[in-house]
Parts: sequence; C-alpha cells; structure tokens
Amino acid sequence: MKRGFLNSDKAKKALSSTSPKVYDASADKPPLVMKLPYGKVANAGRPEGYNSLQVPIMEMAAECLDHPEGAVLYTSIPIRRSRSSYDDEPTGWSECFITSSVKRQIYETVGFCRAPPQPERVNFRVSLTSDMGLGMFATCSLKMGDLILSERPLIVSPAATRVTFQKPSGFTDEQYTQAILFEREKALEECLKRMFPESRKAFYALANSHTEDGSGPIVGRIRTNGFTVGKGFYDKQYGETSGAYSATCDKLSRINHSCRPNTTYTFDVASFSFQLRAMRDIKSGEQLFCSYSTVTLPAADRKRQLAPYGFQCTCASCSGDTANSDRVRTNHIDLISVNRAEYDIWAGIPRYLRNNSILQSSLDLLSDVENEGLRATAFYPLLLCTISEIYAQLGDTANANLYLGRQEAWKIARNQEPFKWDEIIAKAKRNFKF
Ligand SMILES: C[S@@+](CC[C@H](N)C(=O)[O-])C[C@H]1O[C@@H](n2cnc3c(N)ncnc32)[C@H](O)[C@@H]1O
Repeated sequence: MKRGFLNSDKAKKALSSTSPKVYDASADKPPLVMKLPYGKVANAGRPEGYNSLQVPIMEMAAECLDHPEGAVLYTSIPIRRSRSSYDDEPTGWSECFITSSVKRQIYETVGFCRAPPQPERVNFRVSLTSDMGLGMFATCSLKMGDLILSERPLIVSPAATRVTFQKPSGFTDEQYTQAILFEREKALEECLKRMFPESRKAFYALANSHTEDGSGPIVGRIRTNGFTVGKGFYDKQYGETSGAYSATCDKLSRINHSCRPNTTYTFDVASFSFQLRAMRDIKSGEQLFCSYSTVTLPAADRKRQLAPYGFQCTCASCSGDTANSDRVRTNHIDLISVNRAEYDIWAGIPRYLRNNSILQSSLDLLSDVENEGLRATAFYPLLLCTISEIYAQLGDTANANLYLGRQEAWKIARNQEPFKWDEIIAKAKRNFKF
C-alpha cells in the first residue's frame, strides 16, 4: 500500500463518497487499547510538535470481502451506489469504520442485509426533559416486549481506542494519549465526509460530554452517544470486550440513563439495526430509560462507569440507602438460583405436606429484582419461570400463564432464548443446606 496516497491529488479525485476505503494506520498493529481521559484535562488537544500520521486510503469495490487482512475499512451498510439518495433507504445508512474481518462477519450473517423490523406505529417522541437535556418519551402505553424503535446507526467504529503507533520519543503518557485521540478523530472524519448531509447534521446535533478532554467533535459525540454492539461481530485479536464496536444513532442516542431502566436494546446484525423494546409495561408520557452502566454492579462502581458522561445518576438505587440495592444486584444470581433450588425441593414434597411460603418468598424476590431494574438480566426469566410453575402446582392456571407470558415477552425483548440454568441450579443445590 502506498504511503501518503491520501494526500495526493490523484487520491482526492479517486475518492468518491460511496465506495469502501481501506485505511492502514500501521503495518504492525499491536493489539493494545488505551483508557481515555474525561472531564477537564490540562493541555488537551494535539500535542505541540506532534507530526500526524500520513495514512494511506485505497478505494475498493463495495461488495469486496477480500480486503487485505488487518486493513481497516470505511464502508456503508447497506451498500450505497453513487446515485443513491438519502430517501432511498428509509431506515438509513450506517457509515462504518471496521476491520476487514468484521466486514466479513457482518456480511456472512444469515439474513444480512434484511430490512429492520418496524413498530406498527410511532410510539415515542424526543423532547426536552427538565434536567437531562433531550430524552425519549412514550406517546402511548406499551406492554413488556413491545418494539419502540428500530434504527440503523449513523456511525459504527471500534468501541475501544486502539493503539496503532508507538509513543513518539520524548512524549509523556498524557501527550501520547492526546496524539492517539487526535489520530482517532482524523480517521473518523472520513466517515462523516461519506454521510449524507442530513445524517451529518443529525450527528453533529447530538450531545457531547467530552469537550475538554482532547476528544474532537466526532470522538466526543461517539463517546457520549455510542452503544456497544455486544454480539455478532468483534475483532478477535483484541478479544470480545476490547474488540467490540460502538454504534451511534440519531434517535436512540437521545435516550437517557437510569440504573432502573424501563427499556432494553439489542443489535440485530442481519438488519444492521438496534431494536429498543419495553422491558416492563410503560404508561403514555413516561420517559424511556436504558442503562449506560452494568446494572449488576454496586452503586459506587456504576458511578465510576457513568463519570465520563458528566452526570450523576439520581435514581432511587443510587441516591437512597444503597446497601440493600447493592445486595440484591450483586447477589441476584445466587438469590434466584437458590430460590429455584428451594422450589425444586418443594415441588418434590407430597402436596399434603407442603406449605405455600415458597410463593410469597418468590414474589418478594421478584419485587426486589424488578425494583432494581434487573429485568434484562439472564436470570430474571428463571424467576418468572419458577413463579409460573409454583402457580401451576397450586392449580392457579391464570397466574401460571401470566408469568409464562412474561417469560415469552422477555425472549422477544432480549431477542434470545433464556440461558441454560441447569448447571448453576445444581451448584446452588449442592451449596444450599436444607
Ligand atoms: C446519550 S446522551 C442522551 C441524550 C441527551 N440527554 C441529549 O440531550 O441529547 C447522554 C447524555 O445525556 C445526559 N444524561 C443521560 N442520562 C442522564 C441522567 N440520568 N441524569 C442526567 N443527565 C443524563 C448526560 O448529559 C449524558 O452525557
């Protein structure tokens, strides 16, 4: 690949806005990622005396899956033809900065690139909140599992900041970090150039909580608004976490955070879109929330995860007495699996010898788990299943079906079958003294 190709007149002429382009920041990329600063950083911005990398960009056919191994590509999903207009793709295009291996993983996904599923009607609006900037609000009542929004991201790029060049001699770690941020911004500018003006405008209208840490306007907005695409594709050489991707949307990125979220989102690679669904019944007019942090962590750890977004969560689990909330969150797997083990034993006792306290203790646990906003976790459906089975054993078919229905709604909302719990329950039974 020719170094300096990007800056030549020939290259500028050759780069149309639609075909995929290959970016090669370094011939040998060490699989390292860097922790980025946030808040107010002294000497933020391009370090003095830093000579920016001259990165070659080459043009390739959009359909090509045979790019050089390790190359990073600019590509549009779905494929954009030179005569495509913004309105040709009602669910939009995503401008992607992805490796050749990730492009292959995406294109080889069964069903790619089908149209995203759409809700039957518009059921949310974006409007101003009193204390969180813009937010999303339900415009009708929603049931658990209902599809609220299906949206293709505006931009997709690596979630972690990959270190693609060695520290320049004489640079401090802080200057090195700033140089990496500068290069990341420069690399992403090509994605913005490729966007339709409507999408570019929507991207720059998004909130930015990284204006003083050296993040440029693109990196800052991605850090503020990007959702990690947890499954479906990642760069294996960096591992599942550091190799993950971040996707920023026009509408979905307006959703605010709560540690007790009422929605959940999943990413469907086949339609290359996010689906936002109700995680509980929601009243018309209620604000919609998702969680930006790991809900199963204690309050102090969640606060650390949220700090880069520039706000402190004021939900009841963060601002009240956090001890009980932390206990339920961090122990919810044990609590739910022990409950299941207790149920299994109870169900094996002859009916005339049983008492029914298992029902009340299970409902109490459900109430704790739901209050803490843990409905999207993998063990929540086990608790629903246990309660449904208790009701079935007690001959209460209506309630048995109600909880079974909620388990079905969970499957839809999370777009997955419940986890296989058997081994964990067996372990709980071994550890539990009856
Ligand atoms: C992804 S954006 C959400 C949309 C944003 N409110 C807007 O006006 O575009 C993330 C930013 O929203 C704000 N935010 C989100 N959740 C919040 C909360 N629970 N409390 C206060 N601010 C919040 C923070 O400024 C955060 O950096």
